[in-house]
Amino acid sequence: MRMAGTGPEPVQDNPGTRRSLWLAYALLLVAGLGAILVNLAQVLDSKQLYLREADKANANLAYSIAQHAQESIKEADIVLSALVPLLERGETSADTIDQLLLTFKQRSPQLAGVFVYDAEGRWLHYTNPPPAADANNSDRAYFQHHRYSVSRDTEVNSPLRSRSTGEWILPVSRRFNDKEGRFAGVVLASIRVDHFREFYKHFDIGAQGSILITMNDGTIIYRRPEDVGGTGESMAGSYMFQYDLKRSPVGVGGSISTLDGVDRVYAYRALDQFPLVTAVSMSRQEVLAEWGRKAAMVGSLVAVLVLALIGVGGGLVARMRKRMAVAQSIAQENRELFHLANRDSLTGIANRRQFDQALQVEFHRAATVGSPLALVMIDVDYFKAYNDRYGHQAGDACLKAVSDVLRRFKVRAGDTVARYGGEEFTVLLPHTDLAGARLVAERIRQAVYERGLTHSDNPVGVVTVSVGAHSLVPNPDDRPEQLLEWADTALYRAKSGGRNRVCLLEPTS
Ligand SMILES: Nc1nc2c(ncn2[C@@H]2O[C@H](COP(=O)(O)OP(=O)(O)OP(=O)(O)O)[C@@H](O)[C@H]2O)c(=O)[nH]1
Repeated sequence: MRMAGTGPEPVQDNPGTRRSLWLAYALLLVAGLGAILVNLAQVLDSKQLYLREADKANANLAYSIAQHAQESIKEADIVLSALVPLLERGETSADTIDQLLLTFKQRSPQLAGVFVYDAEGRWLHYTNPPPAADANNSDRAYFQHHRYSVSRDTEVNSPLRSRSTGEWILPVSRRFNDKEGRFAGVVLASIRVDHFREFYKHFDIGAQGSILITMNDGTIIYRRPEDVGGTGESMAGSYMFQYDLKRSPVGVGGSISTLDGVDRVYAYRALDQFPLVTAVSMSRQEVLAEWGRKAAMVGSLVAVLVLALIGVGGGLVARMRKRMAVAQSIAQENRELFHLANRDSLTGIANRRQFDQALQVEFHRAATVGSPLALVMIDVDYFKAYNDRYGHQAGDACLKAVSDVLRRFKVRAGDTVARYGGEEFTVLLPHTDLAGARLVAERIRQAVYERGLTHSDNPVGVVTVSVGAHSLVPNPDDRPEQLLEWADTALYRAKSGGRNRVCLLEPTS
């Protein structure tokens, strides 16, 4: 049997509301994470942009200093090309050649000097006086090369200290022959290493950047800055010489310098016509300094936005939760009120008020669909005597026991069991005809009897009930009270018929 009316549904069990809350949390999480990820992607992208820009700037500068070096060597070579035929023909006077050498030197300020050595290395002609009367340059590498190589090509050798001025020079030289084609000596135009220093100082490469020109074996001609890697030192062990140049004569790269330990991005270029390499680099830290500042700024802005999002969103969700909690407690109060208003406080089953409502509803439903509605009325026998003998509290316990019997008496969903008043109970049975009502009534009477509650003033020795029942198919004009009256009359007959029995009123019409 159903206890009539179960009251409002609890809010917390509403899966839709719980889903909305989870959705709100998920949206907050996705929005926050999304903002962070998009920002991260942009920040990383802009880092690559800064590095690419640095590569471009380095490559352009490496190209331009390579051009400069090439032009400087070519200019020296023009001097050599002019001198070699004159020396080989042997028709020009020594004075004229001396004069020519001076003119060449004056016209090309990058030249430290111009020199002619004979087949033994002795100084024949020179723009700068020899360090000693018997000066001899046959020990120089360029001299050795020309003496043993028949090639008449221009030779650029590793930088060395000038014997005439003591400064660092880059030797550019050629061999000349005698009329029989034998080695007759060497012409040398030496380029001042300072020439490169003066040119390179104009470029802005940051505080830790570097500009470099080397021989292709890694011997440094000039490096800016000059704190490490001086002229003549080798950087053959650097990443650029070990790997980059072996792969390609032109390129960009990044590595930690073997000279000063600074992490740099660089561009390099091997010269087309001479065995030289130029390279320009910038410190990675300096290249990325501005990016770092911007990234930190954008990052903090995003952090503030995400925090605001979490703050506002979290606040909204918290308000949602609060509202749900309020709704929940209201629902709880409603349930309690419903309970108070509709439940009998002693037995916990439906009270008279709820029974009356159920009767109205079921009566009209039965009238509408034309189905039978039965009412069973139960009254405890000799209950006054029970109270008198065992006391009022025992009487209450007896009523609870009877209601327990009725409560456990499952008949059908939709039935209503109620305390009608005092020691009187009712059971309303929709869709139940007279035969069904009789069956239920008899079972109830039997169950109470079998419960076996001692009652000395009852002739059978235990608590019993008298039951009156009636069933009808209501007409739309009938009143619910009629069913009550008939059931009550039947109950009266059961009482007057000797109690502990069931009585039904047969339909009068
Ligand atoms: N303990 C207790 N007694 C109640 C309660 N409600 C009604 N009563 C008592 O139930 C008794 C009903 O007595 P009567 O109407 O004379 O009927 P009866 O003694 O049962 O006799 P019959 O019904 O004719 O068998 C009265 O003494 C009421 O005081 C209740 O909630 N608790």
